[in-house]
Amino acid sequence: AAAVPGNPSQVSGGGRSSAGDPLLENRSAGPQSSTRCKPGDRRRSDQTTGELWTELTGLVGCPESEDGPGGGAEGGPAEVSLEEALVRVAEFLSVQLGAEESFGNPPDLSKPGDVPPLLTVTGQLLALLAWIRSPRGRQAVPQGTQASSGVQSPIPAGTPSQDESPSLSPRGEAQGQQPPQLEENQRASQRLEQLILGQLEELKQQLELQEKELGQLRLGVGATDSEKRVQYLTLENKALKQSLSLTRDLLLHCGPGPLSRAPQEEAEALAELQGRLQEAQDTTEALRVQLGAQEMQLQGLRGALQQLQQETEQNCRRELQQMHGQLAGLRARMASLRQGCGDLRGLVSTFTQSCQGSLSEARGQVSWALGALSAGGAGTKFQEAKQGPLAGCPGRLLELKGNIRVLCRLRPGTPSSLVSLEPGPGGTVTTCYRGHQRRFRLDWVFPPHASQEEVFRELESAVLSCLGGYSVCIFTYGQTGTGKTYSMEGPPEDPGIAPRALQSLFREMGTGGQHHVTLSMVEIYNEAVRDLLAPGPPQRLAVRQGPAGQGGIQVAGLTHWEVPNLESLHQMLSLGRGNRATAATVMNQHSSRSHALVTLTLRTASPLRGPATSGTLHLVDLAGSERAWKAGTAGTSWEDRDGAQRLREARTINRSLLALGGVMTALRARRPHVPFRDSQLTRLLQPALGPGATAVLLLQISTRPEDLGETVCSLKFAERVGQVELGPARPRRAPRSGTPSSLSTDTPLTGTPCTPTPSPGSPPSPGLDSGSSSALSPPEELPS
Ligand SMILES: Nc1ncnc2c1ncn2[C@@H]1O[C@H](COP(=O)(O)OP(=O)(O)OP(=O)(O)O)[C@@H](O)[C@H]1O
Repeated sequence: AAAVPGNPSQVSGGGRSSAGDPLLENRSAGPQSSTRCKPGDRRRSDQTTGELWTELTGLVGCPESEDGPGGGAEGGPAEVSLEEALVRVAEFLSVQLGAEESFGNPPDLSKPGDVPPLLTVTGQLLALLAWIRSPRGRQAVPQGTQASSGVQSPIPAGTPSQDESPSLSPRGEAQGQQPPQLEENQRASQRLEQLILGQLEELKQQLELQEKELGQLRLGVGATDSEKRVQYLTLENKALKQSLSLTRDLLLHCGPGPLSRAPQEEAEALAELQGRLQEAQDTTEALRVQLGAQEMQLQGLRGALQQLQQETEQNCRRELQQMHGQLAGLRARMASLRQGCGDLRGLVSTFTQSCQGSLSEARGQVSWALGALSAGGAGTKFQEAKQGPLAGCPGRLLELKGNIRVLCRLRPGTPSSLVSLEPGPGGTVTTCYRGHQRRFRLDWVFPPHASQEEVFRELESAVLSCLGGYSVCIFTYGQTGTGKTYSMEGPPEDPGIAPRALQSLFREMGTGGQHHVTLSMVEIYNEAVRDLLAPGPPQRLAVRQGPAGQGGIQVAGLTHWEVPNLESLHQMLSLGRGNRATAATVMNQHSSRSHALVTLTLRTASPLRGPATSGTLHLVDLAGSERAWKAGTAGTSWEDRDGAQRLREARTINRSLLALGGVMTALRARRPHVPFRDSQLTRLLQPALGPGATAVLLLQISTRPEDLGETVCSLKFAERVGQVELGPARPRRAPRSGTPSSLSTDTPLTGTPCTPTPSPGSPPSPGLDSGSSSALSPPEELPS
């Protein structure tokens, strides 16, 4: 139970109660117990701190007497030994410590920083007492304390010897008990020595621990923990230093003389330890500074890393955007290259076709010149020379004008400020629809007051080119009620394109040469192809692709009428027109509910004008595009059969016109696939819109404000058509034999062979089997 200075955990056992301390107990039982200030005053455990303090202060000036307790001068202070005084002080401190603990929270002795200084001092006192009772202590203390007068004035180091100073204990008792006392002192001395050695060992261990801690700090243990640890070690070092300082002071104070060698060594060791501690503290401080610097460096590195990450991220994003932009640019470039490639292909194709056409024409002219020469006679030559190029002229003119042309005719009516125009060739129509102004340029714009003759004059050259073997298609397109039929057919008193064209053709044919004219007329009603000139009621005909290698399409059972003269032709047209499906709608009292196609095949043979040619003229009167509600069909219930019929018609008409728009778009874009098969109309028009053909679109528009939407749509369609290129127009030679051409210039459409010419005024015989080749005579073979 010996207290260990500097180790509060060990001191605490003795500090809490002195009852268990053998040294204190020995004090009352041993010979020293007789040297009391108050003899026989045995210590009671229930003594208070106040009583102990009073008792302790009573020792002041109490001299040590050889007569034992109470043997001092009467009235004067009693004598007391240093040992006794120290015992009292230790007792007082112990009780004081206990009192403090009972008032407050007991200190956590596992934490060196929490060890109260009182406890440390108590431990130091107990250690001193143990040393005093040791043989060396007993040798030293009497010598050191003899000159002292009690505890009041401690004896400094190097005080006079034992003989010169009064002894703290009776000499007789000390001499009488010398042998056992000496032995006991030696043991105590050894214990004290071991004690101090243990303390030193412990200090060393603590120092090693600190060094380990410092090592860990050097290895970069967390900054916060390290700081705490440093603080803790600093406090512990301070406590240890205080403890050692106290011990050294006591030892130096109480144990001077020749036997003070051990304390000196201890002091040296202590100094050394202090030096080490100082060194460790310096190292710790240096490490702390280093740690701070490293932390700052780390912080800086973190900031730099973050900045680097942000920069990298931004760079990546920027590069990605650039890549996207480049990719988009490349895509656009690729698309434009593709388009350019398509344009080039088209140009090459156009050039090739143009060359072929020119070559063919040159051959014809050479052939004609040779024929003229062989016929002999200057007068004849002159006459034929005058007639020769007739058929070629309109064709050449047509080629110069372009193989697809768009003309626009405005229906007469109330003028509107929303539609304005610049009439004439290359004229424009400007619309203002829903706040957007748009200008459409067309090949020719006819004002509302333009006459039928004016319109036809612009088309006449194209019509006459058929006599030179060209394939020409004239079709009227526009909203319902805008005058398509009026322009194409016209009233008897003011005929339209078709009658004037036929008249012009027959007039031209009448000038000379051999001509063979056949006529066919079909309508497409609700996607059904019907022969308008068939004997008997119109029947639905099948449209199919022609044999491989011949191209084109075929309409099985279609009748082709031979037309001997203009009068017969008019009769036949009138007959076909009468068979056409019309109905009254809100927009038009005689609205055409079908598309009508009139095909005139003109085979010409003249030995003086070159090889025989086979031209075709298609006159197409399209049904009007219409909105269902405008056509008076919207909201029609199914009970109203007529209304339902109009609705169905309107749908199929619009669908087929949409298909025609798709074909035009594909032709304009020079797509490899043109959707001719999307409707019966486009199937039948395929030959008329094929390479080498000539097409003229007559667009009919209304100027009424309520029709403005339809007008803009129609103009957009016309604009698309105007951008289509069909390749250069070229004439076609007549086939040596076979059926007459119909709807197709490259491959004749093999329908029903031509019938005998019906007598003027009489419709085709109902009993005539149009599908039977025996009932119809094949056309005459023309000389090439
Ligand atoms: N330029 C014009 N001069 C005089 N009258 C015209 C003119 N254009 C059209 N009309 C008249 O307008 C009416 C409708 O014309 P038309 O039947 O030709 O139109 P449409 O476009 O063929 O109609 P739908 O598509 O319904 O058949 C007719 O009565 C016609 O006489």
